[in-house]
Amino acid sequence: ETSSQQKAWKITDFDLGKPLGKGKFGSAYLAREIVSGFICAIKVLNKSELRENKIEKQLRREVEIQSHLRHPNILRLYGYFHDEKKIYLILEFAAQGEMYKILQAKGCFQESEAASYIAQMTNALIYLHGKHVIHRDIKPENLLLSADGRLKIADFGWSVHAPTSRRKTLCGTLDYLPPEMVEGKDHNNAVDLWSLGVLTFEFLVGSPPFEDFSGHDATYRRIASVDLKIPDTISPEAADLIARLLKYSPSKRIPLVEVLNHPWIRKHVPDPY
Ligand SMILES: Nc1ncnc2c1ncn2[C@@H]1O[C@H](COP(=O)(O)OP(=O)(O)OP(=O)(O)O)[C@@H](O)[C@H]1O
Ligand SMILES: O=C(O)c1cc(-c2cccc(F)c2)nc2ccccc12
Ligand SMILES: [Mg+2]
Repeated sequence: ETSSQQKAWKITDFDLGKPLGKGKFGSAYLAREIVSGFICAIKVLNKSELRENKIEKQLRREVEIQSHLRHPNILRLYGYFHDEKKIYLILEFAAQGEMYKILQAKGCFQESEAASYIAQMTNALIYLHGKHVIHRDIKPENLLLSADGRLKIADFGWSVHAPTSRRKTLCGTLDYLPPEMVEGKDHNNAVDLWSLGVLTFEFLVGSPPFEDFSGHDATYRRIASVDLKIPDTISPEAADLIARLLKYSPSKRIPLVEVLNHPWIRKHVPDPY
């Protein structure tokens, strides 16, 4: 094939290694491309399951979006192929696995580690929003960590081109959703700013700010009323950044470039240059 055309891969081009984990619709495996020795992750999905759950369109959108993105903090999708029964996604391998498992094991992160991850997230979101892509599903479950400790945004299953309105019913936790999404209103890339605020809070506290175990309605009410209680165990700078991201009005949320300049980030994350 010419360099511009992607090679037509098949599963026998790869040696499959250990299972990396099972998701809702797919299982991921460590894999090595036999000729080059290149290490990657291969996510295997069943066409029948995709059809049953009516998510072919979402998968095609996820693949279309992720395959065109090139950023150090966004998990690469190198290519995909399918045979009669399965779809295979060739993904960058993130050796340290899921961020939420690391967070769960540690309880919460030190402020310097949390600030480093939030700066990486912010850089990835600046790149994404620059391409008019909003992720809409930022949460620790969708973040992976590479061998050298770099955060990788994965799972573009909910990403879309901005601005948009939601047609699909929400499933899973509401914890990360901004008021405009839980209220079913139109929304734009400011939804990722809200989720960045929720993520910062959860990295430092160990649980999301509007969590309410009595159920979706209680969480919904706490999000819609921005019922935010920031514990005094976290620094005033961190609290200030969280409060500037968790604003009810999307246009009042601190812009991404100002997040990078915020004292809490500047204190912990040296300028790369
Ligand atoms: N590129 C990767 N590198 C390392 N581990 C991975 C990779 N992709 C997936 N995994 C592991 O496999 C698990 C399942 O993969 P994934 O989360 O993509 O499937 P999924 O949960 O069905 O997707 P979704 O979260 O959209 O439902 C992940 O939770 C993660 O632990
Ligand atoms: O049999 C197919 O042609 C097929 C292709 C694809 C597909 C093609 C490109 C990218 C992508 F993400 C998915 N998804 C499917 C889902 C369910 C059933 C069949 C298919
Ligand atoms: Mg997953």
